[in-house]
Amino acid sequence: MLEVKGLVAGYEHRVLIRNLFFSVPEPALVAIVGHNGGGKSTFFKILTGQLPYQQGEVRIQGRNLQGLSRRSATGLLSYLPQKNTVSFPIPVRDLVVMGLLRKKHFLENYSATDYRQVDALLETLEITHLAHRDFTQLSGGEQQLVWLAQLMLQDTRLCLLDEPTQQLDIYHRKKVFELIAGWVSQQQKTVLCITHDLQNLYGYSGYILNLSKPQPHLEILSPETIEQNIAFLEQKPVLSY
Ligand SMILES: Nc1ncnc2c1ncn2[C@@H]1O[C@H](COP(=O)(O)OP(=O)(O)OP(=O)(O)O)[C@@H](O)[C@H]1O
Repeated sequence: MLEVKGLVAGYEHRVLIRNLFFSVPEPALVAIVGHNGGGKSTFFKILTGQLPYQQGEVRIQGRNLQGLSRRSATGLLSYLPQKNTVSFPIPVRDLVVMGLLRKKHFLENYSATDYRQVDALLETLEITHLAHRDFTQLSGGEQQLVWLAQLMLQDTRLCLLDEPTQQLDIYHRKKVFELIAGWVSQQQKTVLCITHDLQNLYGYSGYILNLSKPQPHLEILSPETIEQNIAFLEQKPVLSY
């Protein structure tokens, strides 16, 4: 469902992604790892149509990304960026329900059924107590859980998460990885998750894609591949200037 063939991409004269080839079987969890500045978020910018690529081909559910407008790409995947801000006060429930926006007609209001879905997700994420709080006054970790609820509501087959646990405490990191693994095994989602939390990957099925390796490819998640990638990432990065 996600196929990347010979992808070359970067900024101006700096190539960050060199000749990337992989194909993700569906459903799957793919942990995307690598050193800071290695091009992980850049890869997501390509998948979301925010950044053009120089060479290669990317296909999502058989559709070539190059020919898709950003708008039509929106229904194919959901995306949780590393930083996401809201500049106006809004109750958590009203922010989460916006995950249904693309399924709504112009000016169509959200229904009681929509809000029931929101409440169920808040419960899954154990943040029911935040439902009526102003989102802008929440802590960074609380905000991150709210964005995850909104993303789940979008209900797309492919989900891109850019460091979804970066501001979470140890309990919630574990919880979010369990939840993501559940989306894959129970809801047949394919989740690409950028993370530096390799320790949290033990026990899950899926793949690791290490964009800092000279020839990144999908490695099957296992205690051995996790350890090998941790050892790799403990080494000083080779900068590609
Ligand atoms: N718009 C831009 N123009 C030029 N260079 C950029 C731009 N955006 C990002 N970069 C550079 O591209 C490199 C890769 O950035 P990217 O955000 O993809 O890294 P990352 O692997 O996600 O890192 P981290 O783990 O720190 O989040 C960085 O060196 C960054 O400074």
